Amino acid sequence: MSADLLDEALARLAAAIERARAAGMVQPEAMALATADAEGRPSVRVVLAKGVGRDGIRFFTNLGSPKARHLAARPWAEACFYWDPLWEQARVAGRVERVSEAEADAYWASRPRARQLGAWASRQSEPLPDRATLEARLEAMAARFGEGPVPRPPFWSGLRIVPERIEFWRGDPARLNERECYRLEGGGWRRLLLYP
Ligand SMILES: Cc1cc2nc3c(=O)[nH]c(=O)nc-3n(C[C@H](O)[C@H](O)[C@H](O)COP(=O)(O)O)c2cc1C
Repeated sequence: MSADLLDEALARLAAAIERARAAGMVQPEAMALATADAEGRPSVRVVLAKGVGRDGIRFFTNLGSPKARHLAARPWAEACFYWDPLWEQARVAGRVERVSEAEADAYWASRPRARQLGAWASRQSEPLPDRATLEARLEAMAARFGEGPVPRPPFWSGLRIVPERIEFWRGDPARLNERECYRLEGGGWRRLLLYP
């Protein structure tokens, strides 16, 4: 089947995010991202989807974080969106790849300076002795970069989930919830309904 089905699924995903925003959600691009460690133990946390394209759903993070280390060792993830005002869910699963350096630089440049400094100051998910330590690190970074541009840290970049499966769920008052799945099979995309 045609790759047009992938475009269709991505367009549905992007449209759902915008419908959820229009319905009042503040961060409809928030998605729960599941990864597994080297022993196969799962962990899940919310990240923000920053761009939905044929080559993947992107998010940006600290490359030393547990999630990034999981993905370096086991490059598969599933992300799940739930839009409460819409009573809809979408899941995207696939292989995870790094975005290009140019793309990471471009997104970094779009971030407010305070967040850039915050990324430098954070040793994401490592134990923090107290808040003052973080504030001192932030001040040290502000002093280090002065008035000039803040370069992207070597430990910060973007990852993209290259979709192999995209599933949409829509709640139904009679519990006959609608589920539609787009999946890559033998090099082609298929669309099928699933029992709720
Ligand atoms: C709404 C929301 C958005 C978030 N967005 C991101 C994000 O885009 N990137 C990120 O690294 N962490 C983000 N976080 C923090 C993560 O949920 C998590 O605490 C952090 O990345 C550490 O995860 P890890 O220890 O599993 O690597 C977000 C949290 C929330 C609640």
